[in-house]
Amino acid sequence: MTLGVTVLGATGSIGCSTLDVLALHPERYHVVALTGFSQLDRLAAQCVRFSARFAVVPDDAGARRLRTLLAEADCATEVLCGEDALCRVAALDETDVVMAAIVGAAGLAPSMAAVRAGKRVLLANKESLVVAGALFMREVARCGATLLPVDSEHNAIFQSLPAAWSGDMRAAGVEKLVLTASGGPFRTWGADAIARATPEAACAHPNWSMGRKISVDSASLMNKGLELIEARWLFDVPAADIEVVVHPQSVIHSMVRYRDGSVIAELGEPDMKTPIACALAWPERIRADVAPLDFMALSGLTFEAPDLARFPCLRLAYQALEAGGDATCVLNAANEVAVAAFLERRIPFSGIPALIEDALATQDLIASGSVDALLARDAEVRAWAWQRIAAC
Ligand SMILES: NC(=O)C1=CN([C@@H]2O[C@H](COP(=O)(O)OP(=O)(O)OC[C@H]3O[C@@H](n4cnc5c(N)ncnc54)[C@H](OP(=O)(O)O)[C@@H]3O)[C@@H](O)[C@H]2O)C=CC1
Ligand SMILES: CC(=O)[C@@H](O)[C@H](O)COP(=O)(O)O
Ligand SMILES: [Mn+2]
Repeated sequence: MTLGVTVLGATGSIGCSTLDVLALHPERYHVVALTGFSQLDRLAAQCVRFSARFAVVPDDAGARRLRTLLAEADCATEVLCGEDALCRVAALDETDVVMAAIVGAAGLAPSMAAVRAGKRVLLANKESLVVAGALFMREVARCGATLLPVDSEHNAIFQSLPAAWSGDMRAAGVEKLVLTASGGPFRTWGADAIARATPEAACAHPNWSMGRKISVDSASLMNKGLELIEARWLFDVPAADIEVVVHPQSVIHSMVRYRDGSVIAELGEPDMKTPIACALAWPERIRADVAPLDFMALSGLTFEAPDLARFPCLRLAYQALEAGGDATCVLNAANEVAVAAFLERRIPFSGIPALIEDALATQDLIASGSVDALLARDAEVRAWAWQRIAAC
């Protein structure tokens, strides 16, 4: 019997890597559903290759186009559309495992649907926890879902913590979680050059090949800010007990400091197929077709403190986590709009932290009590942010 897998965001960087890993293990997994947004040719090819039972696209026009492509390939995949369909394929009876790899807050509702259906959820979509961390983790516990971190740092910490981690640092002898950051493509740049950086430069990550939004987040260090918030909720550890260390080689993917002075880390090549395979099969270990780490080829492992003056986004993430309420939802919405506007060349790179700082200073941070209320908050902040950009 093979396990049924739904891949949310199949056409993206994580989605494609997930399918590469699944293809190595046909005796363990079969694809139930694949979802895409704009890359419909790629989605059609994936449906054919993996004989997907369902495919989901955003709207009717996309569904018509995908059906035509599938008919040409004589492929029987059933095409659905809209957000309800994303939630439906995340919760299907025949789906055992859900890879949550949609980018941004758009991933929250389908990730939550998978959690509420008690699935094994492989979480790449860090924004789910940034927008709705407390509610999300409460639902994981209430619905008996199994949540496995895919984000490389959190997967490394997951592997470095005791197996029966409950969030009780004292009982486990854990002193600190240590998130490593590459520092991004602007690590050595001066503030003026960073302020004028182009989208091409921001998307040229030194170590990882990723989607454009997360690449810009890495360049601004907002990715580390989002990961700080993600770690706070995933591992139930206060922000004060989470350190960020810049490690430009991205060989150590993150670490845990223990009371007795031990530091346990996970190391490897910077290839997301490793954490994806780890989360898919845990506690078993399966092949990921990742090159073995060649210690002799490493020039060295170096470490620096993050520079919060040149990279204010990380400071803003600490500030939002400290503020509580809806502050991290506001931070995320403002960041998503700012990154999109930067990629469209409507604002400079320095406009990203400026917009987020403005959002945190002016928007309502009172806590919303439900996912729907948080998504309404998210929509309000986005509307405000686009108006703010248009007015400049
Ligand atoms: N890439 C990486 O190495 C890592 C990524 N992550 C996280 O994983 C998530 C995915 O990242 P990544 O794969 O790089 O991103 P990509 O941009 O490469 O892929 C995003 C996926 O989401 C789909 N999508 C985009 N917008 C929507 C929407 N509004 N509704 C539904 N689907 C949508 C895209 O469809 P289409 O392409 O068809 O338009 C695509 O399938 C992010 O949350 C990121 O932070 C975490 C760690 C590492
Ligand atoms: C691969 C992964 O998990 C990314 O989040 C990556 O870590 C980005 O690197 P930095 O944000 O450290 O530059
Ligand atoms: Mn990461």
